[in-house]
Amino acid sequence: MKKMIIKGGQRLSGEVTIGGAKNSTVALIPAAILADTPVRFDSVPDILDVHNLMVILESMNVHSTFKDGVMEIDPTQIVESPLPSKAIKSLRASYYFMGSLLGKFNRATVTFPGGDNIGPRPIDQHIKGFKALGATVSESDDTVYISAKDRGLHGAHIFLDVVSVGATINVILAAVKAQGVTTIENAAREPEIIDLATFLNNMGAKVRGAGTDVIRIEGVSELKSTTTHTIIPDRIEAGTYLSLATTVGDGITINNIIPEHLESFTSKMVELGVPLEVDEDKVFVPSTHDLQAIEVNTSPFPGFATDLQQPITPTLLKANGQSIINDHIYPERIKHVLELKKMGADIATENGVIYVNHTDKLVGAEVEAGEIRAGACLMIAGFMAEGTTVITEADNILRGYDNLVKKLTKLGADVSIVPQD
Ligand SMILES: CC(=O)N[C@H]1[C@@H](OP(=O)(O)OP(=O)(O)OC[C@H]2O[C@@H](n3ccc(=O)[nH]c3=O)[C@H](O)[C@@H]2O)O[C@H](CO)[C@@H](O)[C@@H]1O
Ligand SMILES: C=C(OP(=O)(O)O)C(=O)O
Repeated sequence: MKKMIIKGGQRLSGEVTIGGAKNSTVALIPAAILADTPVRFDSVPDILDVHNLMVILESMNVHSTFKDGVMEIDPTQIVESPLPSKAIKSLRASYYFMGSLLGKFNRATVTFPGGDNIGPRPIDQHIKGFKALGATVSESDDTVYISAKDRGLHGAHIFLDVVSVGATINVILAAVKAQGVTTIENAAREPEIIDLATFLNNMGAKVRGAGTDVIRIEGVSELKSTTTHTIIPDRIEAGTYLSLATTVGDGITINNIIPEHLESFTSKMVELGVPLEVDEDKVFVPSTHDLQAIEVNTSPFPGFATDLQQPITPTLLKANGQSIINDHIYPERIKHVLELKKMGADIATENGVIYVNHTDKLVGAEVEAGEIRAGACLMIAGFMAEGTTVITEADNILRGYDNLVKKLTKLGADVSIVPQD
């Protein structure tokens, strides 16, 4: 494990460029094994999740290289083999190998995934989807066994009981080469799902309706890549830098964004009173003052993302009055609250609601990044605070923030990552 050391109190300025979306990348890499040719991605973020996915690929004799944002994956010599449980447990998205291995071999054996500790994260809807496609599913010893070896996978009509990014993607991965037509109703509409469909369709898949709540997949027998797939920008990383810029920025430009993906977030920033200057693919955040308290309710896309609930919290500490956050997707996602209190924040939770009061001053402290976005929130608080903040368990942050120290240092931050004793 590593820890992050921040010397707070400096004002930051300049430009930062957003990397490829973590939540696209972690679906695209497992999807690559469905291809009958090598595949190539660019704008791949340099994050721990990517390195762990490469370890999982290698265990199946799928060689990959990653340099300067370009990743090449050759799945043509893939063999079925047990997946390394340490790497599987290191991230949530390892569950996409359930769908992609099922689509490839009509069989998948995958240990339950890890990922952020943000409250219960069932996968019943994924399993419901696999079963509807004709697979049998059993669980024992922390492992899920999925098989359609006898009769293969066939198209099906699947209504998801909850809007789930993971279940939507897993069903697409399993159905893309199945016999016949699959329809997913009440599908998640996140931009990362469109990105995955674009990648698959460019290889010959027939996935229609991604980005709406009804997705139709007509199975095809082969998938051949002929182009490089450029991964969409990470809207969560962008939102995190927006909050950083609002709290400690003296003028920061955030490049490589898709404004439409950030609308639920930027509209809240405008409500707070941040005079954002949004351009075609960038946003400028001037030095801001006189913010007003707001209410934030998380919901599936295009609603306010749960992954930005914690990163926006430091901005709410600057606002006049009491802001309220309701995380309807993960009501137990409150790991940042106690840690922020250690830094002097006036913040509390009651019955799953987070109350954020105006706080004049934060002070540096030793705090723990219980999960990725709690860590991002504490990092911003560390820059706002007087003195030094030490964030332990910082690997959780590095799971999903591309070239973090380099980007922050370029903005003028005093930050380093060192081994944790
Ligand atoms: C790798 C990735 O893309 N991770 C994102 C993905 O996680 P993930 O795909 O795991 O999240 P889901 O969209 O599946 O979860 C949404 C809600 O549905 C519930 N649920 C989900 C599946 C299921 O079978 N049964 C069930 O009840 C969950 O507990 C949660 O309350 O979407 C989350 C919600 O936007 C984000 O916070 C994560 O960053
Ligand atoms: C919850 C998150 O990630 P994961 O689903 O990969 O744990 C996140 O990115 O905020």
